[in-house]
Amino acid sequence: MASTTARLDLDGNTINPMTICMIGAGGFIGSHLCDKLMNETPHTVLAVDVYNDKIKHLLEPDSLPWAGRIQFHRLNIKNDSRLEGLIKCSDLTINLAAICTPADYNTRPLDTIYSNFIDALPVVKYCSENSKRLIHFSTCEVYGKTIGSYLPKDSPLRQDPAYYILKEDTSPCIFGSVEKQRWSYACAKQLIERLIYAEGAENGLEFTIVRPFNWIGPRMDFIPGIDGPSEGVPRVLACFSNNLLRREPLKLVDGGESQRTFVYIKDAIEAVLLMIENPGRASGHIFNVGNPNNEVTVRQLAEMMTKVYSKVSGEDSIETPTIDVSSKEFYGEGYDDSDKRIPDMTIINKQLGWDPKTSLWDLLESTLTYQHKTYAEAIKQAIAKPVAS
Ligand SMILES: NC(=O)c1ccc[n+]([C@@H]2O[C@H](COP(=O)([O-])OP(=O)(O)OC[C@H]3O[C@@H](n4cnc5c(N)ncnc54)[C@H](O)[C@@H]3O)[C@@H](O)[C@H]2O)c1
Ligand SMILES: O=C(O)[C@H]1O[C@H](OP(=O)(O)OP(=O)(O)OC[C@H]2O[C@@H](n3ccc(=O)[nH]c3=O)[C@H](O)[C@@H]2O)[C@H](O)[C@@H](O)[C@@H]1O
Repeated sequence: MASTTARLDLDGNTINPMTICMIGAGGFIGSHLCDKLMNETPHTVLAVDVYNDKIKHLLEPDSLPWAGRIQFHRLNIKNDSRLEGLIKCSDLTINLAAICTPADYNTRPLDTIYSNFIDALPVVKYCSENSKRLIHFSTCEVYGKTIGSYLPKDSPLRQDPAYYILKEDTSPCIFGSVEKQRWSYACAKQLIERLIYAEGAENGLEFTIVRPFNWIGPRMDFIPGIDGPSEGVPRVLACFSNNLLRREPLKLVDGGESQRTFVYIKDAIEAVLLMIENPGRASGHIFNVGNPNNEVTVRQLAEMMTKVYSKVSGEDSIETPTIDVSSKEFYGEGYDDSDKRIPDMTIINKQLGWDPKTSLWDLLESTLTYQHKTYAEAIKQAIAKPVAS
């Protein structure tokens, strides 16, 4: 519950309660941010989304301790004139709304570009025109591929951090060709970042841009056929969870050689709260938010998730825990991949003193415990049910 003693920012000043217009509040990150704001702060949230399933526990019943501090507004920001009014009556707008599942980037590139660029334009415009602060969610995908990935496979320079560590203010953005529509998302996100940055430079918009590096945890995406479409392809955590729950082999795309650093959602949300409550330190900055210590190949992730799931479910793993699939077979034409993603942490460390805490094993243990509790029974029933003819 929110404490009654004065809360102080990093410079010792009292933090005054604020009203936050959170667009995309019903999604994975939004739901965890709403939890944090309701449980630990006095701020009010105007939660905007087309869905609210992931924040239902915060909205009902009226007797909840934070009743009155969170209001849900079901609206599609593509075409709803109420958006400007909500931004105008807030102190801060946080924009999380986006199509952000890789399976969509090459198969629905137009929707992806509209969602990540065109639909975000009015949000930026209303914030700029009404002198409102904006925290915009971009992505680590704006870095694309590492410089090192273009070096010969046996080049010793590939081991030099200068060729793979991703820094907000110096790393280039390296995307594949236009035919590789995977990059439609990264490119749209990059352009909206540039627009926000330009609004800051030319019109004084007070902004912060967040580049998440694979935040994972409970409530991420959906389990196909249970709380999402049977044919849907979520991000890797939910794909692998689905396979483990159904006792199917985990599918390694193109050998599972790509590398990622995963950060626990609860660690990452701490960083966002610091940005919200320390505008003087966060404004005008672009922040990498990730955990450089949690790097694995996708194959290693699959192996670790298999072990952790066995531990939390009490079930032995299946005989063939993984199988290889080509990216064309799994995602279709136009897929491409980021080879390696390690965030440089200098800026967020200096400005906000933030560091991630949770190891990959620990975060998988709490997340897979949640997945097992939430879905194991529903999956059993779905498997037992005869398919309708
Ligand atoms: N999860 C990550 O690790 C990660 C990594 C990089 C970037 N991001 C970015 O962070 C943001 C949030 O990601 P997430 O993982 O919570 O995704 P999510 O899909 O769970 O949440 C996005 C939410 O936005 C809503 N939304 C989309 N279009 C909308 C519209 N037109 N009107 C109203 N609501 C709309 C969706 O209904 C959804 O609830 C996205 O911008 C994403 O690109 C996330
Ligand atoms: O999370 C992030 O930081 C960003 O990266 C993600 O992109 P990516 O990491 O490629 O997406 P995942 O679906 O999580 O895939 C990770 C890796 O696992 C692989 N994968 C995925 C699913 C699967 O079943 N098997 C498999 O091998 C993918 O090919 C990829 O190499 C998404 O683009 C965004 O949500 C976000 O902006």
